[in-house]
Amino acid sequence: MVHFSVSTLELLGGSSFHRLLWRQKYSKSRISLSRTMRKLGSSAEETPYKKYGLFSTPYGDYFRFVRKVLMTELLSPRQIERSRAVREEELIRFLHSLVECAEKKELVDVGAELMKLTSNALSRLVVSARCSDKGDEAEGIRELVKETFEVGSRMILGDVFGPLGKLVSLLYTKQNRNLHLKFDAFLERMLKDHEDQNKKIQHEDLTDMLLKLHKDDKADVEMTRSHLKALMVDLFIGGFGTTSETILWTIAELINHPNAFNKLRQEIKSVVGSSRLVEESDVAGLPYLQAVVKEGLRLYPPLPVTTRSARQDCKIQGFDIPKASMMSINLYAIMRDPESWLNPNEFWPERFLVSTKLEEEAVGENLNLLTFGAGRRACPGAKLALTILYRTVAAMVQCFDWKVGGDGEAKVNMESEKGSFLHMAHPLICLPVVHFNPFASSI
Ligand code: HEM
Repeated sequence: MVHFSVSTLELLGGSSFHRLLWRQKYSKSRISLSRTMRKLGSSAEETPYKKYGLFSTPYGDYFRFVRKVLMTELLSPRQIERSRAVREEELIRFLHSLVECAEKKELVDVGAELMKLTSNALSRLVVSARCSDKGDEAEGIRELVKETFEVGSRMILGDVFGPLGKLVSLLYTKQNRNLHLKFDAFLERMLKDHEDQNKKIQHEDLTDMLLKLHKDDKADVEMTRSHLKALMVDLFIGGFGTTSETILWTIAELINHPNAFNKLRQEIKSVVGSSRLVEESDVAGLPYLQAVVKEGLRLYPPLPVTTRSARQDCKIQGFDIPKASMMSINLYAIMRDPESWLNPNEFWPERFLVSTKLEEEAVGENLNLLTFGAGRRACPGAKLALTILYRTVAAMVQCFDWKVGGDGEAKVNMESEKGSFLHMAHPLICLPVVHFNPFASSI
């Protein structure tokens, strides 16, 4: 453990720290932790939404209400099922464009294509508009999310490094405010489109659902327009880059491990056959696919660090933690801790095919796999993200071989960028070679 400042602690690794997060969910732990991103929270005061966003809202009535709305409505299994057709269309577009590149022998920036896929799928879910091509209604949102990540990254560093961080944060306050104003203009346009009865939105999307809450006099908490916008921002920020980045790292590891790649392809072939594209409903019968995706999530958590603050004085792992101390929890280190994982830095999906005692204890949830966080502040988008992750990885392996470097035999450089988010340092540029063309008769 490293003590950075009076109010900020960093828990490096902490092999048993994950138990604390889980205990909050499964028992009435006397230790009460809340998540606050103090710098983001304080700069959020200057934004149009103050602190209504879930990321910066402290534990309390509003948090519980919004969390319930997300888990039981907006991101519920029923809603995920209802949006299956949107994901299907976007995956087909993605595969079409890859098949075209393969036929023209054009190199592909895999990360950029994945970002288009996941951001379009999510943007359509939230506002029924695509965002990646010129002329798309939600064009511009991806740039806003990217900028927010860049600014947020510096703000979070600000939290960890105490006074020096305060200086860093100050430098970016103006940029942060401008960013939120740009976001506001976009969200206002989307809300107006949804309220305009003449603009026909085909299916009920998450913005329609939020607007219903806004108009509901009997809702437990009054949802103002600012509350709605804050939640829309959370959905965009939470979902855009995280999902695509995880697929990218997983595919890169598969390219570097041809045995695992071929084993997965073989599993898909034995379950799906050779005449149709893998579907979301196939995933339950593909245990190796599930293990591969979990291994990608373990090694490359896109948000490697999360934060909590102590709601009262407490003791953690023998250390006295004063009330209001900010703690950063290093999910990355926990998931590579040699005390919990055999050969922790190795890509070895088979580890997830062996059930461990810890898994049994957690009733099917792997205690050590913390990519989506844990406890009452765990990621509410995990189920949606996993649905996209499984299907996309499966389709990329079923349909293409991925050639890297001039001779097509090079290994992917797995170096990561320095910063608060786990990005690949070098773009993954590949030549896709068609193995199975799902559009063979329609192209
Ligand atoms: C691979 C994809 C994703 C990863 C790895 C991921 C990871 C995380 C992590 C680590 C947290 C913090 C958890 C904690 O502190 O315990 C979080 C929170 C959150 N995520 Fe995700 N996420 C992903 C996808 C999504 C998606 C698709 C959405 C929504 C569409 C989403 C929305 C959120 C929100 C709103 C929170 C804040 C929850 C709270 O404070 O209570 N995430 N996510």
